[in-house]
Amino acid sequence: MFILVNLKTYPCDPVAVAEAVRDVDDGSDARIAVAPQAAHLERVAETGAETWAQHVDPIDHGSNTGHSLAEGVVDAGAAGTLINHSERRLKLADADGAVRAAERAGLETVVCANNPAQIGAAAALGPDAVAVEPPELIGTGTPVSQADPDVVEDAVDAAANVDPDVAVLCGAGISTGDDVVAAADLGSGGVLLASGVAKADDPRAALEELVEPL
Ligand SMILES: O=C[C@H](O)COP(=O)(O)O
Repeated sequence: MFILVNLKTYPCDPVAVAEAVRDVDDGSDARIAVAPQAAHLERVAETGAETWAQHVDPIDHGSNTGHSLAEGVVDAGAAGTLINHSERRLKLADADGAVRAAERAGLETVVCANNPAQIGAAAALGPDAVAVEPPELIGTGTPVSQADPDVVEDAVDAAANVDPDVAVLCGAGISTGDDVVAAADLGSGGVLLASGVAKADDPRAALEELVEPL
């Protein structure tokens, strides 16, 4: 299972979380990566943890003030990027452009979508993976695998209908090892989570608990 920990803009210590991600990843069968704020990418990548950007823009080198260039996040140490997160939504044409920019720079891609109907469109952009996240469950602590398991199963089917090679992650409310196992049982190849680790009193313990049943 791929566990992608998005730190959003939570006031956690990104380097301490990244060190925990690195160590728990080393000691488990799971693949764990961390997506810090852009300003923290370099310090996080220096820990040796697999580091992802939270967003890249559909741009190339040039006159793009305030944008996030895919090559720039690679220079900072990122190996992959989220695209079209529910909190950083893009028009379809811009999501397509962001996937192309990420490919150009050599970044792995996860395109997010709110529901199974959008997952088909996300998968058609040709990313490495898609992630289904019902926005109303984000940050609630109620896992999508429990609140609405059909969302995960339907997303897996929708992606497979477009391209069986596109992996499907699920996210929103995931915070325990049981949640990760439930996601896997529904056909998900990984989970996208944030508050369960970034807002935990002890992020390292939260990560250890996530992978314990795997
Ligand atoms: O990127 C992560 C998702 O938005 C899920 O957030 P959450 O784990 O806090 O529900």
